[in-house]
Amino acid sequence: MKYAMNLEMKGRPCLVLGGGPVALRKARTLLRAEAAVTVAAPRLTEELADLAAAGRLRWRAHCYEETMLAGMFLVVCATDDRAANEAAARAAKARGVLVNAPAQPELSDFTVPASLARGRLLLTVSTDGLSPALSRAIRAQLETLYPEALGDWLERLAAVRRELKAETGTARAREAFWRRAMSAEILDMVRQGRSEEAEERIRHAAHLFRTES
Ligand SMILES: C[C@@]1(CC(=O)O)C2=NC(=C\c3[nH]c(c(CCC(=O)O)c3CC(=O)O)Cc3[nH]c(c(CC(=O)O)c3CCC(=O)O)/C=C3\N/C(=C\2)[C@@H](CCC(=O)O)[C@]3(C)CC(=O)O)/[C@H]1CCC(=O)O
Ligand SMILES: NC(=O)c1ccc[n+]([C@@H]2O[C@H](COP(=O)([O-])OP(=O)(O)OC[C@H]3O[C@@H](n4cnc5c(N)ncnc54)[C@H](O)[C@@H]3O)[C@@H](O)[C@H]2O)c1
Repeated sequence: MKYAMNLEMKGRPCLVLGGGPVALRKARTLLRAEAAVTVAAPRLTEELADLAAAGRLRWRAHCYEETMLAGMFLVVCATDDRAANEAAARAAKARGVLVNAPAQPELSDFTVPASLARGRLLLTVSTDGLSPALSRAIRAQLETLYPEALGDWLERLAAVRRELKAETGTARAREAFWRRAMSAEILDMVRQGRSEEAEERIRHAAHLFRTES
């Protein structure tokens, strides 16, 4: 069993080796987390070339060299050259650089889950490497269960939470309030696109909580 973490990646230098579809997938999620991405490969898929042209990532049009690891926080070894992936993973470990090797999990320090972002809500699925296809299928189901509106709902909740935290009660009382307030009914309302109504309900309950405590 792996240990799930949500790492702060903003501005962190990351090296992606390879320019194919797998490198693209890993580069995309790193960019979503605002990492500083360099892709090293003699050739890029069209989507990666577009990201380089738009200045979203840096492209080094060379095969892997050890000097590329200098200053990197992590490296993704996603070339189709197993020996190059292995050499990069070994050199990275010696330097304390984290390794993800999508096609050679035995070289990896971590795996990348399937993921779905709704604003700052991040849903992730992992099968401990046993079936990436299952991770993908569950992620696709989550897409239908949790619509875009969840991102906006999270921001609304965060505002109420900040207010309550600043004004009212003890941590224990707030915990009890939120466990009661976050009902399946409220979540269903949000999923039906009724976020404003759901917020009114939560705010009404918060008002009662304030006057009681
Ligand atoms: C989730 C996702 C995230 C992403 O890549 O961003 C991801 N793989 C995805 C898709 C996918 N990958 C593969 C298929 C073909 C069907 C199949 O094999 O199942 C499909 C499905 C498809 O594309 O349709 C082939 C495959 N994958 C790995 C190997 C090597 C091996 O197993 O030895 C092989 C070759 C096996 C062979 O030789 O046959 C290994 C890994 N792939 C992982 C992640 C990590 C474990 C995740 C977990 O614990 O579940 C891990 C360990 C390493 C890593 O990549 O970090 C992304 C879905 C994104 C999405 O759509 O949401
Ligand atoms: N984890 C997964 O989800 C998954 C899924 C399918 C395939 N794979 C495996 O992952 C690997 C990459 O998959 P892909 O479809 O992106 O491959 P691909 O063949 O489309 O791309 C390989 C890329 O690596 C580059 N490259 C080759 N040697 C290099 C080197 N020494 N330094 C830097 N770049 C180099 C090539 O220019 C090319 O851009 C393959 O071995 C594939 O079998 C993994």
